[in-house]
Amino acid sequence: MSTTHRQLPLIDLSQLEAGSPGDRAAALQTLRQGAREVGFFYVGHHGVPPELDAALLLQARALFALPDADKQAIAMVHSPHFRGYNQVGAELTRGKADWREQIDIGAEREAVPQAPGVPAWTRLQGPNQWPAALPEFRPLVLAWQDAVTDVLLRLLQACAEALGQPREVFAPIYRDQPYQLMKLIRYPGREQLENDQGVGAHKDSELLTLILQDGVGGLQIELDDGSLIDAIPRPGTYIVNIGELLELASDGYLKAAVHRVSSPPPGVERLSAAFFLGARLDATVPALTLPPELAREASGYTRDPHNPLFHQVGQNTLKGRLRSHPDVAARHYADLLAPSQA
Ligand SMILES: O=C(O)CCC(=O)C(=O)O
Ligand SMILES: [Fe+2]
Repeated sequence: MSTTHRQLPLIDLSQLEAGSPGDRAAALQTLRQGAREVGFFYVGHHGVPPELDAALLLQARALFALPDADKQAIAMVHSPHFRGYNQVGAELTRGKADWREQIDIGAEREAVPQAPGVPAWTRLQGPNQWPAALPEFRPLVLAWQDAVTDVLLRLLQACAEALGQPREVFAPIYRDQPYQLMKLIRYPGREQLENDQGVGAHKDSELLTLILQDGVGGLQIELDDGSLIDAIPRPGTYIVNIGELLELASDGYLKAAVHRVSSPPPGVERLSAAFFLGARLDATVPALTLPPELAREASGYTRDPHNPLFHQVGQNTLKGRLRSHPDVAARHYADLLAPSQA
């Protein structure tokens, strides 16, 4: 039976992990239902100190306040690994410009040497671009990335349990080298009559996404009936949502929901940090065998000819990055885009 949702469900991570058996079972049921019917939920009592979140948003504010030349020095177009700064309007969602500026930061790893026959998605791995003027930015961002990776890996184990699987069922596809990507984002205010696309309607491609937002709001989630729920800010919580790889693994039992952000009004800005946890780029997403009572309710994952899903993680990830950043694609992936490729 589906429930009518007017707000996102709240998962208490401490109950989920260390509550009494009854409380644990209740939290797991909320997770199963929230991840299935809405695809988004709040996560409270996650254990990350509020000071770390606040410090991250302060660094984000400092970054966006830098002179334009400093931001352009680390523009994403310089990076074959899709890391760095994008000014307002540079990123596309479903072909339309998003009204946000942002920096993309991934796991800090060495680039993979390229040679004929090495898959193109190996170019996603590599170093980040860091703002020279902000010495505290890098250590703080990497500390926050570690802290929220831990939260998401714990939630992933709980998702496995909610799917009737061993808690470690996903470990082989993320172990040692999960794909990690975060974006620090600033949505400037604007008149919304004509176009309020902060970021356009989309699904996230990875396993799980975690969002830290300030108090402004604007994130909206589409339900199956087409109505929208506002993810109103709830201090002390993160928002977590299911990505396409989990929808794929569960044959559509868990739902990667469509979501968007509307621009704040003129004179207001919104800051957020979105962290995407994926699987190893060289992994293949397993098709899980669900217990019969869950399998009956798995509707199959969404097959969209404009957004084909690949079980091979690197291929799936590169597809999304090329579509969102045509300037990076043209400069660093022209070999893939050339018609003579066929
Ligand atoms: O800023 C937000 O709240 C969400 C951003 C988002 O959905 C994304 O970058 O994929
Ligand atoms: Fe998203």
